[in-house]
Amino acid sequence: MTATTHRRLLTEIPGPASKALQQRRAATVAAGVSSVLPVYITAADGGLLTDADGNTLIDLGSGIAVTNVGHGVPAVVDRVREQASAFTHTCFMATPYEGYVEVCEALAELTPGSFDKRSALFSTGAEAVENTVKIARAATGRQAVVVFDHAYHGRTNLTMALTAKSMPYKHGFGPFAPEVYRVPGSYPFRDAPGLTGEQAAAAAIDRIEKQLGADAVAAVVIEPIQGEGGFIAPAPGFLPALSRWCSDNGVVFVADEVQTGFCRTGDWFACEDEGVMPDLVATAKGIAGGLPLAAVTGRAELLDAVHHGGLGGTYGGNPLACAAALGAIETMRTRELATAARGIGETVLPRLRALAAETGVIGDVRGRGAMLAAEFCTPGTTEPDAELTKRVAAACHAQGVVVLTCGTDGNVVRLLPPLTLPPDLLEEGLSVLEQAVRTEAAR
Ligand SMILES: Cc1ncc(COP(=O)(O)O)c(CNCCCC(=O)O)c1O
Repeated sequence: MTATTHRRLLTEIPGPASKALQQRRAATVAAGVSSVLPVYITAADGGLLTDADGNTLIDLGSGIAVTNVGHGVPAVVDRVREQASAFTHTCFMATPYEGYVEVCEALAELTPGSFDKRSALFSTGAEAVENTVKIARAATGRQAVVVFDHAYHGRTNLTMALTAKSMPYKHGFGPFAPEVYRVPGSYPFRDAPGLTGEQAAAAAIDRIEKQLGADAVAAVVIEPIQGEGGFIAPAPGFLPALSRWCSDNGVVFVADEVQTGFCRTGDWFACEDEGVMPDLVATAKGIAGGLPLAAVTGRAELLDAVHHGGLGGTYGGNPLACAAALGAIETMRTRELATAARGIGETVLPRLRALAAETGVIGDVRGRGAMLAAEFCTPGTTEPDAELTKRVAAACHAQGVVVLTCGTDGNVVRLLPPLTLPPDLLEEGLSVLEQAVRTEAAR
């Protein structure tokens, strides 16, 4: 079913059919599973979601940075349909198939670095990040893993240990995996004024060297732009300095590009912005147009240091997901979606900056490409305003615009539109957001 080409509100959001489904959910879905909008989707097309009451919503979340190519893309859907009619699963560890190999070939070509590469495929971002740590430990013989303030890497035991924020991700789920150490990163809006990326990196490196010693460290794991922690782009120079230190000290530099990857930030991968070539890169989300696929790609000598049979999983590189990925990657190439992402940023960032100047309640506007954010603060301060953030997001939802929030302090509205979102829908969604900020800031 194809949605219309504009936002259509037939009922309040959520409408009666969604409310009825919400009641059914309460009797059968674990309360620990949350949803931003209690709206049940029946169709999606391009950047529009159709709910059970026939409302169409503008999707500025892409299912948390997954449907970068948009919804219902023929190159994805047709390949999945064809693959499904051939076979849905054989388990690559039992009897392999070409699609897995093709995805690995594409990853070798597309990820930063011209060195000899290998990949291993999984199903979720957390699995990929977990496996970067396994690979780094196997390759170096070391155990310690260094992560950063505001980091998010997943919800498994090890990735919870890597993740910074306790509630809701870690609270009550310990103990967590050992040998994980956290250091400050680079948060320009909150760091000391004028602190350069190199200085922030030097401070982190000093902490690592003093508290651990470089020769104890297997890997440094970092998001090139921190996602759930608040869409925090580090100061220029931070990532290159960190990467240089890693290569000088035999430490594996792991880029967690689960949220930043696949054209989201205006490059195929966010590390490209400063020419950083990670030893290992974890990818997921945007890779396969909505099908569950994740990967570790990196230096062949690192991945091949793992003993035979040391990497795997039943569904890793599922054939439907691989077919979807090949369709999504084809779409990113033919529609030049990295360029499209930059265009979205060029449209949105000035509007958010003007809104910040007009209302005074947005302390920082930041991001790259189509990974954009507004951090809400008490005017004139860096004091987080999570309540206002919630109200702004709720006001957008009530108007049929899906926006997501994030941030260690819950005070960041993030924009993750599909990179194929038509300009008129972007404009409509942005106008709703602007009006929501004006109205809620005035309350
Ligand atoms: C950088 C980065 N690394 C790893 C992950 C984990 O990816 P999975 O596919 O959710 O396991 C993410 C997932 N981010 C969305 C989390 C949603 C939620 O669970 O509340 C990420 O952003």
